[in-house]
Amino acid sequence: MAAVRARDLSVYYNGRVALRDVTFELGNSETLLLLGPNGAGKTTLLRTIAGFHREYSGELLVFEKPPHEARDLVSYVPQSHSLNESVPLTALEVVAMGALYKRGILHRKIPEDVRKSAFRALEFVGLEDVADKLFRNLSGGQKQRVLLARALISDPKLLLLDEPLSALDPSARAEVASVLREIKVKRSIAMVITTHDINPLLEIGDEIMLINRRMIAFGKPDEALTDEIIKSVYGPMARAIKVEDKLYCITGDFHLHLHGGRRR
Ligand SMILES: Nc1ncnc2c1ncn2[C@@H]1O[C@H](COP(=O)(O)OP(=O)(O)OP(=O)(O)O)[C@@H](O)[C@H]1O
Repeated sequence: MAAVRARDLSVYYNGRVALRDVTFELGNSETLLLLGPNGAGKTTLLRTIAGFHREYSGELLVFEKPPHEARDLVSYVPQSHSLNESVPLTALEVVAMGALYKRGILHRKIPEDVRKSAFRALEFVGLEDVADKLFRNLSGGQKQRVLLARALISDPKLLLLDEPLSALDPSARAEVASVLREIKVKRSIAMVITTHDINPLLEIGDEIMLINRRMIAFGKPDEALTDEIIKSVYGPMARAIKVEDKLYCITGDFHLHLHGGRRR
């Protein structure tokens, strides 16, 4: 069963098309890296798959159901987290919220089973030591890992991540990318990840999609990141260069670096 299946999908805001011609299928343990310039429609596509935005035409199925009926199987981590940091929540409490929201209740005291699951989720992202620290006092990389733990606690089959590496310094990016690799290897769930910085994520990308208000390309990295395609999205100065067995994509504002010879 495919995690996501889209055919001739177009997405609208108030009747105006924001994204069109999206056709792809994502297997249930595959990772899709979603690329495109600012305003291309990446967040729009992610929120539509999550079932939050329902103004679309064409076919869109998540585990063979309309997205809003598959929400229990999906966790979505938005680009900038919406936690109110003036509320003094610990890292463990933030993770526990992921389970309590799904149960539709917010307890004053966290039930013991949820506390244990939250701790295990924090262990998974390597942050059990900060379980009792205040979320707002954590570093940017730690916060992002806590949010990944919160997304994982409900045992989703599809994880949707909007720019999980943005606004992080290079070492924090590497930490978060390493957790994403762990998720891929150990959880074998489907993931859709939007990113401006593809370098740290290339290893886990089974499929690449380039969009710019419409789908430009979808396929294995070697197929989707060609010189012609990169130029059509990022302009004539952008290039894909192959040096020995490695592909480099230069897009002006950032570089894509693809390790060759690692495909299945
Ligand atoms: N709530 C909304 N109402 C109307 N138009 C919107 C809304 N959200 C996004 N759009 C429009 O849809 C288009 C795609 O926006 P979207 O945020 O999905 O792009 P993006 O690729 O995620 O951009 P960025 O990389 O800057 O985050 C843009 O033209 C944007 O202005």
